[in-house]
Amino acid sequence: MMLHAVVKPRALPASFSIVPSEGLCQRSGTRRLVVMNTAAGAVVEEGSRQKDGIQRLTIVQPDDWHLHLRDGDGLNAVAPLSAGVFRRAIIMPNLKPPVTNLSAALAYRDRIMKALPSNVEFEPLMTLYLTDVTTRQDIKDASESGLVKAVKLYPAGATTNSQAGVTDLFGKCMPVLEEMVEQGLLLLVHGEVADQTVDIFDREKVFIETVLTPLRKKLPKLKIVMEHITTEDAVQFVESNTDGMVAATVTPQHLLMNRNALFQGGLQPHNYCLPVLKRETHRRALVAAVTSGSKRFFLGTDSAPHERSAKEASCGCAGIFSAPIALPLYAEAFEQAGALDKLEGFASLNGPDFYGLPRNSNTTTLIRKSWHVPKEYGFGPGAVVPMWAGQALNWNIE
Ligand SMILES: NC(=O)N[C@@H](CC(=O)O)C(=O)O
Ligand SMILES: [Zn+2]
Ligand SMILES: [Zn+2]
Repeated sequence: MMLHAVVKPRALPASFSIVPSEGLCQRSGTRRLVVMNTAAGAVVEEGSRQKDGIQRLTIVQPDDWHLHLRDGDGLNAVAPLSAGVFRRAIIMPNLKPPVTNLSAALAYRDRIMKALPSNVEFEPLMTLYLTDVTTRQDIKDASESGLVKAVKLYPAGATTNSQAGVTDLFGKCMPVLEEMVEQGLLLLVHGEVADQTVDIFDREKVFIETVLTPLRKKLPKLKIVMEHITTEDAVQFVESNTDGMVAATVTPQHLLMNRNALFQGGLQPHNYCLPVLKRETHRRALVAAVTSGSKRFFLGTDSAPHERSAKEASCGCAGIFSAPIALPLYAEAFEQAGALDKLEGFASLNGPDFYGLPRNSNTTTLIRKSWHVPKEYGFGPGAVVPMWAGQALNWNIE
C-alpha cells in the first residue's frame, strides 16, 4: 500500500555529477554518482570505488531538534532508538505533569541518561514548558544550568499534553519572554492557534498572523523556532524573516505525505499528528524549502510515540513515531527531490548553527539498499506503530 504521494525525481542539481565509471563497473555498464560539497566530504558513489556496488552517503552525524521521549517504560524503549542515530536532541517537555522548571528538567534528564546503553554518546538538550505562571527566575535558573537550551510554547489545548500551556501569550508571558532574550534561550513554538472555531487546516496560518508576526515586532531579539511547519505560509514566514532570528523544523511525515494519507483506503490513525497533514501544494513547498539550501530549515522529527491502543481508538491521539527510521525517511524525501546533496545541511549543520552550538565531529553513513520498516516497535509492555510501517525504504543507516 503506497500512502505517500508519488513524486517523480527532478533533474539532478548542478552539484551532482554523473561520470562514467571505470573498472568493474565499466564492464557492467553502471555509472557512478558522486555527491560533492558536503562538510563530511560526503559521497554517494556507485561503481568502481565501492567494490560492492552500493551507493553510500556519508554526512556529519545528525541531531534531532524536536523529539518526544516520554517517560517511564516508554522512555526506556525509545530513548536508545534515538540515541542510536542522533548525537543530540531537543527534548520536548510535554510530559504529565509537564517539565516547567529546572529541577524537573534535570530530573528528566537523569531519567533519559539512565535509559541509554552505556556505550552510546547522546546529549539530551532540555527545554522548559512555558505556562501562564512561568517566572523570570525560572528562566534565569534554567539558562544558568547550561543544560536547558529553549522554552516551548504550547498554546493551551492545541496538541497532545498542552492543557497546561499558555492561554494568553501577550497578556501573561511578556516579562518571561524578555528574560529569555536576556538569557539567550530560544522560544520553540507549536505554531497553531487553539481556537476550535478556526478550521483545523488554517490554524498554522492564523497563528502566524495573530501571534508570530506581532511577537516579532514586540521582541525582535527573541530567537524563534517554528516547530514542525506544515504550510507554504510558514515557509514564507520563515523566509521573509531574514534577520537570522527565525528558523523552522520539518518532520519526515510532512515531507513525504499529504492529507490524503489520513484517509487512504480508510481512516489511518498512525498518520495522524498535529499540525495535521496538509494538501499537496503545502507538502511541495516544504520539500522546496528544505532542499533549497536555506540555513533556516532543519531536522526535527517530532517523533511522538503513542501506545498502539491509544492511536487505534474511537478517539485516537495525535503523534507519529519515527525516531529509528527518520533519517532514511528524510533521505527518501531528499532523493525524490533530486537533492541528496542538501540532506547534510538540513540534518546536521543548520540546527547547531542556529542554536549556536558546535557541529558534530563524527559521521554517519547511509546506504542505498531497499528494506522494510518494522510493523511495530516495543513500547513498555505494549507496542508503537512507526510511520511507514511495513513499507519499503530505499535508504538505511549502515
Ligand atoms: N505532534 C503531535 O501530534 N503530537 C505531539 C505533540 C506535538 O508535537 O504537538 C505529542 O506529544 O504526541
Ligand atoms: Zn507540536
Ligand atoms: Zn512535537
